[in-house]
Amino acid sequence: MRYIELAQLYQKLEKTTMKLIKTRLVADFLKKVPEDHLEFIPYLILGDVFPEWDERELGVGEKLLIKAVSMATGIDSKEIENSVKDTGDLGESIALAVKKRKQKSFFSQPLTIKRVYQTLVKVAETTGEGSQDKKMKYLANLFMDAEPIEAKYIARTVLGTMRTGVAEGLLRDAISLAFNVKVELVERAYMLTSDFGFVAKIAKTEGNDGLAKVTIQIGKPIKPMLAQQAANIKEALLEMGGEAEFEIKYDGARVQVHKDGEKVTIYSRRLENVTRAIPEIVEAIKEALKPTKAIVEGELVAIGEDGRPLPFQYVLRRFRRKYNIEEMMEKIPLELNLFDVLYVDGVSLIDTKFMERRKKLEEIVETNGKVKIAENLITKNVEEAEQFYKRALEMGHEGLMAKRLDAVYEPGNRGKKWLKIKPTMENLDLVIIGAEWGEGRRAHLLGSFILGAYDPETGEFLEVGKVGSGFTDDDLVEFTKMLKPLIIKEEGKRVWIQPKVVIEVTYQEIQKSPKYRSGFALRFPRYVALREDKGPEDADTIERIAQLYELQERMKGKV
Ligand SMILES: Nc1ncnc2c1ncn2[C@@H]1O[C@H](COP(=O)(O)OP(=O)(O)OP(=O)(O)O)[C@@H](O)[C@H]1O
Repeated sequence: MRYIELAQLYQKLEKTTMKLIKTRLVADFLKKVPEDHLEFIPYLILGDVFPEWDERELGVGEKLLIKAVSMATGIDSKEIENSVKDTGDLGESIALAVKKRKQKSFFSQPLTIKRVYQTLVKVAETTGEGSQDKKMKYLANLFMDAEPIEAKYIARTVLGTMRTGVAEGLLRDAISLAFNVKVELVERAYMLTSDFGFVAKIAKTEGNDGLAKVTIQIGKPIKPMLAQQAANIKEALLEMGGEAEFEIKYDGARVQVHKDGEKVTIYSRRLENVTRAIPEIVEAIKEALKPTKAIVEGELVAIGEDGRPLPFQYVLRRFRRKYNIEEMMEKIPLELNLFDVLYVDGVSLIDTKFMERRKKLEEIVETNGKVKIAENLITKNVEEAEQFYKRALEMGHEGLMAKRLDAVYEPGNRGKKWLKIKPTMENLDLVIIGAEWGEGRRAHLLGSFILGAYDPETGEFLEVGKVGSGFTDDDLVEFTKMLKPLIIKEEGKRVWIQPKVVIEVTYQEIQKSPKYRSGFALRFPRYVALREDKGPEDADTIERIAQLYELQERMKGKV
């Protein structure tokens, strides 16, 4: 299948904001795609090459991409760079360069989707010495045969800047529409495998029956079950039906561990493969997990010199580290507190009740210095649970989790079977959708940021306020560097930014607001941390803000 057909799809998607039309366009395209393309096409449609949990990365920045285009077209890199000022977008500039191409290969072949995909895979798999040069040549080869419109979208795929507004929800609906299968089954299969390629293929070849049979697989991360916040212990117990398991809520980073014989893979909260960054935990897991094959979940916590937990950002520093990992292991020791088990030796435990999963967890784990099991208390008694809560806070933890004893595991769902109890209102994780340039000595820096909450229905990010406080000068330098390449449009001091970066903010209160389309506004938001562990679609949703508003009103009633 020709790549130009995919490029035309991207173009049509860009031209409409209507979710239904986009869904129909993607569905019609999926129908035409040959079966052997289905494993990777969904990722290309999303503007990626690999699923988020795949370790491979293209490792190509703007400079290298421009060099590749220059090599393919004979146009000077500087000229391409400079033309961005006129076009406002590197993808457009590259299309222009290809249009003006001075050399066209005599043997030029039209691009196929497969060739583009396979070349991008080669680019990602080329590492080590001399790899930059090889990557450039692979890409130049594509640009030599590309039509301008193809070049534009190859460039955007390489840079990860596709702006077609196709998110997970839309892709799910499109798969359902294309292959006439139930949307709930597509959703379920995706939540269990996090692999749209696999799901699309099953949908086409085996229909509803095939989708219904999909189960978890070692090596494919499962979307994590999430929690809502309860106002207090009493409310949590009531919601759980009078009895619950309370567990310490550790303040670290959630991980999902897949053990397959000697191979251990660890995924972060957003299902990125972080195995390499934490080798001591991999070893400790091998010792601690008795079954040959298992999938377990837990919270990875950094421990300070005094033995108390450090804030979760320390764990994220460990995840980011690529070199001198040994040194980091000493500086930031980690401890894994396991709290769930989803799979043991060929058997999925997703549909097993929580109390039985917990028993199983205790059976299969032999704790050691680095791998522990979350401390728990099963009770019907409010005072007893409150004592536990107090102790958890004194020990420096975030609070407690309450879990319904008879609840099955609900991948990707933020329901009421798990509730968190903590002393403060939940911070919000929101996406930066715009910004304003600073003033005076900070005129060259972005100074305040417009925050958006996610609307999974439309894939949009709706404004809920603007944050300018809580940033150090260094933070602003970093954010300006990070956000500048994501600027879509500027108007005076105001800039519009591609929704990619998630930050955590505190606030004094959530207010109802007719001013914003979201219906809510944050009073005095303040920056807390960059949430590198979350992608835009993991950000808090409008619905969640509405729930927190209700919770806030209930908490007010209690004081
Ligand atoms: N014992 C525990 N059981 C379950 N989750 C725990 C536990 N201890 C710590 N956690 C963490 O608490 C989170 C549950 O809260 P929530 O569902 O809101 O997740 P989140 O969106 O990652 O939010 P948060 O900002 O609280 O980490 C889990 O994702 C996990 O990282």
